[in-house]
Amino acid sequence: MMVLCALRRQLLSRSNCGAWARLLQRQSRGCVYSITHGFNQDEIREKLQAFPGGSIDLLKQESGIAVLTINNPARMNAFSGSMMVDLEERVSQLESWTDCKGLIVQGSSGTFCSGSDLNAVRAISNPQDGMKMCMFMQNTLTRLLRLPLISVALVEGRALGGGAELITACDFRLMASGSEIQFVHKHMGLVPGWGGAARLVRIVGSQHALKLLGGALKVEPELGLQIGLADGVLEAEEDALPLQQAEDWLSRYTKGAAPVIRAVKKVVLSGRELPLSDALRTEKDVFGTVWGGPANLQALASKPKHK
Ligand SMILES: CCC(=O)SCCNC(=O)CCNC(=O)[C@H](O)C(C)(C)COP(=O)(O)OP(=O)(O)OC[C@H]1O[C@@H](n2cnc3c(N)ncnc32)[C@H](O)[C@@H]1OP(=O)(O)O
Repeated sequence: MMVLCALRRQLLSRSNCGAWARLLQRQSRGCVYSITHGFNQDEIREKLQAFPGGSIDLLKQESGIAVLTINNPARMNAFSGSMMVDLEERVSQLESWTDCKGLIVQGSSGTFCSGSDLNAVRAISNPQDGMKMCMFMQNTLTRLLRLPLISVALVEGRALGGGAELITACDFRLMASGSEIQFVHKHMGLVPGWGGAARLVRIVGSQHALKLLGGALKVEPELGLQIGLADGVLEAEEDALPLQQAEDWLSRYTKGAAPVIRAVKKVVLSGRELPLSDALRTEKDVFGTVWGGPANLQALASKPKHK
């Protein structure tokens, strides 16, 4: 708190209101690291941009469902530096899209993501740059997970390393038949650094997480379902592509008015992340945004029977 006050004084004394506004905005967006942690987002963005290749594409559909595609097929959708920057920008766009209810995260060309681009990793293998990249990706993936919408990772082919970490930043995971998730970090002399370990423990529990990370185990759909890493398995169908199947699966959670769906995510998120008293207060505040709202009044007028 003292550090924050000192920083506030420093920024205001320099009449640097722009920087202060950006800091506040970043904190309110739910970033883990800010200037107070010695994290300079603009500096690392510039560094990452020096490793180009591929893209992260966002499709915003009228239905309120967005599709985010990891697109670097020549490298099995590995994350180049510029794709990390792209992802941060796409998350910002999703934060601004207030009618969005759902998000599907997929890889292009039938595979999910092979983790960090090893060429970029080799070039920034010094500890300082590694830490900066790690903080940048933790911030982005934390913001992705905290989006007030319901997200699902559609895993086709392979999700390796950072690709496996990315799927833990979605609310749900669907595995296509024949797909594999593998935290290969141990084989690379690493542990997850994009927040994947912390999130994995919350999804599957510490026993399963220890096995998956300690053994760098391959998770196929059956094991995924068994340990709760996968929420569903998509069987190959002649008349429905995996993306369509994922949209159909997600629709049971995203059907209804956007403010209500977004409120659902907010109360679950606060229940998961906040101490009970804070979560209860947040729940009260979120409740206040839907009570007496259009969807609530419409439901009351229709005299529903929940059979
Ligand atoms: C955050 C920590 C991390 O994410 S560390 C990175 C962890 N990921 C890895 O180590 C993945 C290494 N790659 C592999 O194991 C294989 O390439 C996998 C993904 C299984 C695919 O095998 P396979 O189907 O035989 O294809 P392939 O090896 O011929 O690959 C096709 C081209 O893609 C490339 N590629 C693949 N993964 C990456 C990567 N992570 N970074 C950079 N390039 C990658 C391959 O090098 C290959 O390229 P090229 O055709 O030889 O030019």
